[in-house]
Amino acid sequence: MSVPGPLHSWMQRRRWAMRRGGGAWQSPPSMVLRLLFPVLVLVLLTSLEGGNAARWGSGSAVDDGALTSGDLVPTLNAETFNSSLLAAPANWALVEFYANWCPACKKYKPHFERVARLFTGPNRVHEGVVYFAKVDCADQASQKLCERFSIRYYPSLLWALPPVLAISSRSAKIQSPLEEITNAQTAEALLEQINKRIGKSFSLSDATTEDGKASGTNTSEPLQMPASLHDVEEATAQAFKIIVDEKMLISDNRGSFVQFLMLLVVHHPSERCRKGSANLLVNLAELWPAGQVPTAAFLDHPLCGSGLPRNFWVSCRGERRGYSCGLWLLFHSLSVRVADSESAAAFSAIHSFVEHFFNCQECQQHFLEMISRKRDVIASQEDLVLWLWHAHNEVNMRLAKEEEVSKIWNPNYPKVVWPTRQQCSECRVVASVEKASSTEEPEWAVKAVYKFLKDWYGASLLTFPDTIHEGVESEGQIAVSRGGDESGRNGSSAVRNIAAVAILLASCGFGLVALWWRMQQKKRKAAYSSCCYAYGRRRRRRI
Ligand SMILES: Cc1cc2nc3c(=O)[nH]c(=O)nc-3n(C[C@H](O)[C@H](O)[C@H](O)COP(=O)(O)OP(=O)(O)OC[C@H]3O[C@@H](n4cnc5c(N)ncnc54)[C@H](O)[C@@H]3O)c2cc1C
Repeated sequence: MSVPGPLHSWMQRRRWAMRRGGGAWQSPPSMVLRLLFPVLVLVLLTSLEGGNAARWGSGSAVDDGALTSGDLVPTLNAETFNSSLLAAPANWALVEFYANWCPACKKYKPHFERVARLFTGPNRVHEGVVYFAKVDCADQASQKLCERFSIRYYPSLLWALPPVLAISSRSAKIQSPLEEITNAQTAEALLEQINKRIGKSFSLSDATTEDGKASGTNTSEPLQMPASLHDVEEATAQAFKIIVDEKMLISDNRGSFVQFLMLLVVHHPSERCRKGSANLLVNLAELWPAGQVPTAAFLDHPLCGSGLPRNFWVSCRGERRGYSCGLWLLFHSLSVRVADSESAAAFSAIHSFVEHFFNCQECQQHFLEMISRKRDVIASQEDLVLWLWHAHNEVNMRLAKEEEVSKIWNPNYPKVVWPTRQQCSECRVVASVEKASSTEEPEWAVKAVYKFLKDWYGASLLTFPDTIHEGVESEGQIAVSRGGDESGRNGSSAVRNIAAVAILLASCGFGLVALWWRMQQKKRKAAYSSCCYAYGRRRRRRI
C-alpha cells in the first residue's frame, strides 16, 4: 500500500525514534486523531463562544481572516493608544478590541477591513472622517487598556471622537459620545452604523475618481460635530496666549480687555475659565496697574486653569479649523448665557475683542463692517444670539463663494448656511431642496433657530470630566455630560471665595457697563431716527 508523502516521512521518523528507544509506537490512525485534536478544540471553542461567534462576522467573509502583520488597520497598545488617537487625522475614531486567539474576531476581520478601506490606507475614498484602529487584548501590552474600557467580549467596537477615546475610560453604562457599536456583524451593517452616527450615506461601493475626489454618495455634506466645552475653553486659553505672545496688552486696549474679561467671569460656560478670569480680574490693579505694562505674573496667569491650552481640538479638529472655529464657539456659547439686560454690553465686549485682539485682519475688517451695517439695537439675548448667528452665516456664505473660486476647501467641512436641514429641519420655513454647498440663505423660521442655538450652545454643549485637562487617565467612570459646566471633581465644588467675590464684582460691573451701553444705544437710536426723519421729510419734499 502506498502511503501519502507526509505520513510516510512521519512513519519513517517514528521508526527511527523507536530504534533509538524513544517513545512507544503509535498507529497512524491514533496519530491522525492527535493531529486532529487541536482542530477539534478550535471547533469546540468556536461553538462555545456561541452567540458572539455567531453574531460577528457571520456574513460572507472575503478572506480567511488571519491576523497578519502589515494590516490595513494599525494595532495599538497601552503605550501607543493615547498619542495615536490624539494625533488621529480624522474626526471620529472606531477601535476594535479583539483577541488574537478569538475565532469570531478572525472571521470579523475582513468585514472590518472592508469598511476601513473606505476611510484609511492608500485607496481610501473618504479622508479625515473615521480613524480605524484595533487593540489586541490578548497581548500583555494592551491588557490595562482593555481593562480601562471594560472590554467584556470580543470583538467589541468603541466609537467616539478621537480625543475622547484618548483621554477617557468607559463607564458601565455607556453614554454618548463614547459608545459601543453593536449590530455591526457584517461590513454592510457596520457602515450603516457609522453612517447613522455621522449623518452620511456612504456606501461600500464608493470609489475615488481620477482627480482624487470621492465619487458616490453625498460626500459633500458637512459632518455634524457637536460643539464641545473643551473647544470653548481651548479657544479662551489660546486667545489669552495669543494676546500675551503678540504683545497686544497695551494701555489703549486695557478697557476692551477688562470688558471681555468681565463677560468671561460672568458668562463663560466653563467653571474653570470663570474662576481663572475672576482671579485675574480681582488682582488686576496689582497685576496690570493702569498706565503700566502688565507684570510677569499677569502674563503667566492660567486663564482657564493650569494645563490649558492643550493644543488639541475636539469639535474644531481638522485642517484650516482650530482657533477661529473655537472663537466662534466661544462667542456663540457666551451669547446664549447673557441676560437680556446684559446683551448690549456683551455685544460691545465681543465687538471690541474682535477689533483689538483677533489678529486676522480680513476677519476683523469683515466683522467690523457687518457691525457698521447693523441698524437694530441689541436689546435682548435673542437679538444677540441671532445677530451672531446671522453674521457667522454671512462669513460662511462669503467663504463658500471664495472656496468655489479657489477650489480649496476641507471636504468634511464645506462652508454652508447653518444649521443644516439635517441638524434642524424646523429651522427652515420652506422645505425647498438645497445643495449642501448652497451660498444662498433659505427662509428661516427665526424663533426655531433661536431655540436651536440656545440648545446647541447651551444644554447640548458637550462636556468632559476634569481628566481631560489634567492628563490623568482615570480608571473610574467617564462622565461625559452635556450642558456647559464640567462634571468632573471640581465641577460640583464651590467656587473659591476670592473668585466668588470677583464674580460678584464683575457681575455688578458688567451690569453697570450694560446700563451705560444701553443708554448710549438709546441716544444713538434717537439721533439716528431724527436724522432719518429729517432725511425722509427732505425726500418727501423733493417728490
Ligand atoms: C469673528 C470671526 C470672523 C471671521 N471672518 C473671516 C473672514 O472674513 N474670512 C475668513 O477666511 N475667515 C474668517 N473667519 C474664520 C472662519 O469663519 C472659520 O472660523 C474658519 O474658516 C474655520 O471654519 P470651520 O469649518 O471650522 O467652521 P466655523 O465657521 O469656524 O464654525 C465653527 C462651528 O460653528 C458652527 N456654526 C457654523 N455656522 C454657524 C452659525 N451661523 N451660527 C452658529 N454656529 C455656526 C458649526 O458647528 C461649525 O462647525 C472668521 C472667524 C471669526 C471668529
